[in-house]
Amino acid sequence: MSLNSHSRPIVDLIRCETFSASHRLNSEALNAEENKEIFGKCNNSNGHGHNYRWEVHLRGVIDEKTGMVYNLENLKREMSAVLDLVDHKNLDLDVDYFRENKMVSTTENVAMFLYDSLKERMEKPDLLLKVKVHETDKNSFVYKGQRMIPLDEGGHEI
Ligand SMILES: Nc1nc2c(c(=O)[nH]1)N=C([C@H](O)[C@H](O)COP(=O)(O)OP(=O)(O)OP(=O)(O)O)CN2
Ligand SMILES: [Zn+2]
Repeated sequence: MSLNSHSRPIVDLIRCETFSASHRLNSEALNAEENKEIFGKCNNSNGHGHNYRWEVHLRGVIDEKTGMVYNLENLKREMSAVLDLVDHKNLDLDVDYFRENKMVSTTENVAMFLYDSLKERMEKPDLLLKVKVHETDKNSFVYKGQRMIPLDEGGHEI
């Protein structure tokens, strides 16, 4: 194996936390019938809850002095500040982002919210690679901060 003496090892750091939250899948862009048809039991007016599992993946070079990609004490504190926003909350009513923007509390949107909320609190935000949110044992969602600009049929930005 040939190693450039200036090359630095790149390592992924992954931390997991859990939180409990309730929600109801309902879109203001759909009528009651459409909501029922699309979201089924998840549209029931009494709502339901999940024990979400949240994975945070960082990627970076090992710091020569500390031997760390990122100080876990910092990551714990930053993730904890985000968890305070969602743990034991009703996502639709208690979380400003979902309530004010009328966002449907799908786990796709939860993953995006957790990613953005963590990134803006991180000491080195460029190291955030992706978040993964497990809604149930069967369903999980990954967000890497990627976005697509929607185009009309002529290829122009909408
Ligand atoms: N694309 C998405 N679809 C659905 C989401 C979502 O976030 N994104 N969420 C839900 C519900 O919130 C729901 O709670 C999922 O529950 P359920 O269907 O019971 O979960 P499982 O798939 O794990 O269980 P099954 O017993 O296999 O149905 C729905 N859709
Ligand atoms: Zn649900």
